[in-house]
Amino acid sequence: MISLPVPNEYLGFAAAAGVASWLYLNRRTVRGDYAFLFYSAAYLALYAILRAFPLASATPSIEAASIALTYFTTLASVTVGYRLSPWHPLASYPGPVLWRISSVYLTYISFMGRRHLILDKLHAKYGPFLRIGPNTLSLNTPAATSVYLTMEKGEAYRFPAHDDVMGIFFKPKSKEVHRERKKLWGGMFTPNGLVQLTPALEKRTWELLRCIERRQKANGGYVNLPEAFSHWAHDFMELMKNGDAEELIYTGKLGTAMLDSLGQSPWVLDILWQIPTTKDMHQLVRLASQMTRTRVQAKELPAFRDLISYLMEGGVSLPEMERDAVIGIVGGFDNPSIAMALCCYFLVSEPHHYVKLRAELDAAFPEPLGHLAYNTLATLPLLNSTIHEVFRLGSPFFLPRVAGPGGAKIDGRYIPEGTIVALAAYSQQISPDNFYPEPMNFRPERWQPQGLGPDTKTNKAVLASFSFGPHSCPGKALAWQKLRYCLSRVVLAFDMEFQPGFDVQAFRDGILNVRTTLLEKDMFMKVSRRAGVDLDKAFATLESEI
Ligand code: HEM
Repeated sequence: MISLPVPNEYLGFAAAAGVASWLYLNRRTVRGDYAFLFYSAAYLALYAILRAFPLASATPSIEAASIALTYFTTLASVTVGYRLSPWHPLASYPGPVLWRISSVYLTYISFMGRRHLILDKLHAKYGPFLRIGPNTLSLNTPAATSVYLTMEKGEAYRFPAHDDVMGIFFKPKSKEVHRERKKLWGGMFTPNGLVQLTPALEKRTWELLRCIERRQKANGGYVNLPEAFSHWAHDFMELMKNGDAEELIYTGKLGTAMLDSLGQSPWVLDILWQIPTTKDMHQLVRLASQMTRTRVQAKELPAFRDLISYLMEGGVSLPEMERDAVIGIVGGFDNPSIAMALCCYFLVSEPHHYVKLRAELDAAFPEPLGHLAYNTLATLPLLNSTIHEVFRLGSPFFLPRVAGPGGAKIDGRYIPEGTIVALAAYSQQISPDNFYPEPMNFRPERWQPQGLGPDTKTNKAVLASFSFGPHSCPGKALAWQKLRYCLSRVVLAFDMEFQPGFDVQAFRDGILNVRTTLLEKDMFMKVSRRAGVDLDKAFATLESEI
């Protein structure tokens, strides 16, 4: 017979406490760091009691460990049992067994960057309603876009710090507070606000052309375009001139990736936030704070109204501006630079698209280095279809929301209150039901009225690149403006080809998404001035205007 280090009745009590804890914790949200502290303190208290009043059968540390083990084993068993049981509210939704047990699996898959591909395969196997966590569903149906109109952000968007600072994008205190803040941001994206931003965009884009040539020369005739675009987009940090020795962009991306993946298991993020593992996230937050303070204290104001101008006018406090700046940096600059890189990738992968786009631009702007009118850019069919198609293939976002009181119905299926749901955006954006023919291929013409022939399907309503509803991207108009302008400038000025040996498919396979897009492979290109284009003259004019 095995002799237990602790009498049966104590272990029975520990097991009962495990069941009671499950009853309390089930469907309640508890911060991971608080839970960690609570359990650590409880364990120490138990140990102290056992030292003071020994049970006499083993050492106090073994006795305490046995009681704690019994407690946690019971809690874990009941939790897992319930999650796998037919009584769980999501029991009728299919999905892989491991994923039902713990959200840690989804966290891991998210962090690896191929979540969208894995979910697509799982949807093909299990159908459009897929259980991917104890309490999470992925929905692969056009009707799921409605989730973003009616449901709110949940714990995945909670900022892990212990403060009451409201920041746009993060889980808001209330819908009203979020609406107010979004109104302030909106000022920057009105037609008048956008006009103010154009001189900086144009100047920076000319500098980009120069930067591409300079780097190409310094690098043996090839330039890593995604990096140049990234420095262009973030150039308020002077990266085109000085490079990014401090790896600010990497830090921003890693911070975003951590928020995205750990956000699927917020209790883990709560704990990791307190230890150095998340130093990249902290660094991003520090950088945003530093930049905001410098801007707020600056004696010389910028020549145009920037985000901080609108927030200050709206009476937003300094800590809240600092938090908004995190999103301004990551959302505002990271996404457009990736979109630019992907535009060039797809256009050069099948160069006839590049030729056709240039022909369209030439017809609209006979002087290739002359002024590019934004109104005209907005009407060019191929330019706009190219960007749409890049968004379709290059923005596989996973944006969770939480079903509110009373739950929701999607395609006739009931989603219980409190369930976390997300549209399977990538699957929808490559589904032949929505985009046909050749859903996996870059075919900009599908966005035009004649499409790709009589059988064309282009379901614009499922393109989720900027999301939908109250939390959709407020910067959409600015993003489009940047992309139209920069892409046109680049195509009008340069011929491009990949470095020999560039593996087109491997590059595409290495497009990862963790809310931010990461490129596993570099994309070195040879960029040459187009015949007859006098860039030196344009650069000289630029110098004289500075
Ligand atoms: C290609 C460019 C861009 C893409 C694809 C993009 C995409 C998105 C998406 C999908 C969301 C929703 C995120 C979620 O629900 O988790 C979002 C939110 C947001 N974006 Fe963008 N974005 C772009 C550019 C910009 C720009 C230029 C700005 C501003 C300078 C910006 C600012 C924001 C903000 C503040 C939010 C949070 C909105 C809220 O919480 O209500 N984005 N963006």
